[in-house]
Amino acid sequence: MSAAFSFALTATDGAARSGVISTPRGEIRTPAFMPVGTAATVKAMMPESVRATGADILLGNTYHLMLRPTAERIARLGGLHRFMNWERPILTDSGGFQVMSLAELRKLTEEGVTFRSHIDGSRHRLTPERSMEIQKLLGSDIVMCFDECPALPADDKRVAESMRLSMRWAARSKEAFGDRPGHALFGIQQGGVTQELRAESAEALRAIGFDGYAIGGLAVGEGQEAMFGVLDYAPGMLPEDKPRYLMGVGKPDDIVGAVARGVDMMDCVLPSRSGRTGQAFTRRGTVNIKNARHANDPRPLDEDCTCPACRNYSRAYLHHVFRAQEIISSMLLTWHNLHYFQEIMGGMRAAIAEGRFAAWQAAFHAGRAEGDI
Ligand SMILES: CNc1nc2c(CCNCC3CCCC3)c3nc(N)[nH]c(=O)c3cc2[nH]1
Repeated sequence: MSAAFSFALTATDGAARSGVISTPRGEIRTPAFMPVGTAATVKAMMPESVRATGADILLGNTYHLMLRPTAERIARLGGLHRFMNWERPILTDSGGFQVMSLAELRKLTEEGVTFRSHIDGSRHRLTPERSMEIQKLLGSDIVMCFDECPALPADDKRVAESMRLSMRWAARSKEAFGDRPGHALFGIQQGGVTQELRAESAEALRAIGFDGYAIGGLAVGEGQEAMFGVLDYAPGMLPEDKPRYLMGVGKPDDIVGAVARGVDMMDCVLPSRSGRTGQAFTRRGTVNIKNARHANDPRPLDEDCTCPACRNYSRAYLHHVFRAQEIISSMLLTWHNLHYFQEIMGGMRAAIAEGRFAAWQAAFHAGRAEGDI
C-alpha cells in the first residue's frame, strides 16, 4: 500500500492512454469508469457487488451528504469509507454542480453559493473553503475543487466570467486543501466549447498545480459532436503526467470516444439510473426490458455477458419483475449495466496496452444498433 498518491502511465496508443493511479486505499486502473454513489450508496447495489463488477473507485457527493446525514456526522462515525463499507478509493465532487442543478433559491457571489436544501428547505452555504472542509470530513481520497459549471446556452462573455471565477475558486480550494499526503486535489478546467477559454483555464490550473485535472463544463446538453470537438484539444492542454477526468460522461460510445481522445477517468449516473428504469446496455445496443417483446423471451439480456443477471435470469423474468416493480429488478439491471461498463473499460485498457485500440474501437462500433434492440 503506497503512502502517497501517484499516477503511472503504462501505455499509449494514439491519444489513448492506460495507466495506474496508486493511492493508500488501493490502485485505480485507467482508463477507469467510476460508479456514482451519491448518498453514500450506489443505488440498489451492495458495495461488494460494486467491487464484483470491477470498479476500483466510486464517487460520493458533497452536496447530498452535507444536507443528509451531514459531513460532521459521517466524520464522527469514522468517515465515508467506514460509513458505507467501501474501503477502496472514493472521489467526491465538490458540490457546486449539484447545487446549480438541484438546490432552490440559489445565490451565487464571489464568496460562494448560498441555497436552500431540496430536501427540507434549510439554508446552506458552499464556498471553496467549506467544500474542502466537507470533503476532508468525509475522508475522500480524491477531492474536487469547488467550481461553477455554467448552464447552456451561455454566451462567450458569461462562459469567460464563469471560468475565471472557477479559477479564483480553484486557487482558494488549493489554499484551503493544504498539504495532505495520500490525498489528491483535482483542478477542474472550464471554458465551455471555446478553445481560447479552455487554454486560459488549463494554464491557470497548471500554474496553481494539482494532482489531477478534470474537464468540466461538458455533458450539459452540448451534444456528442460538440463534446468530442472540445475533447479533440482539451485533454492535450492538461499536464500529460497527471490523470485527466472527464466529469459526468456518459453513454458507452461517449466513453469510448473520450478514451480515444486521451481521457483517463469518467463518472456517470447513466448505468445505475437507467438500470432502475429498465434500460440495459449490451454489446449490441440498448434493451428496454419493459417492452412487451421481451415477455416470453427465455434468452439472457446478453449471451456474451457473465454478470449474475445474464448468467441466471431470462429476459422474460427481468420483464416480469420490472412490470411487477419488484426490488430485484433494479438490483439485476444495475448490476448488469455496471458490469458491462467495466467490461468496456477492461477491454480498452487491454487494447491500449497491446497497441490495438483502433481495432477494438472498430469492433465496439461494428456490433451496435443505434436504437433499442
Ligand atoms: C452529467 N453531466 C455532467 N456532470 C457534471 C459534473 C458532476 C459529475 N458527477 C458527479 C457525481 C454525480 C452525483 C455524485 C457525484 C460536474 N461536476 C463539477 N464539479 N464540475 C463540472 O463542470 C461538472 C460537469 C458535469 N457534467
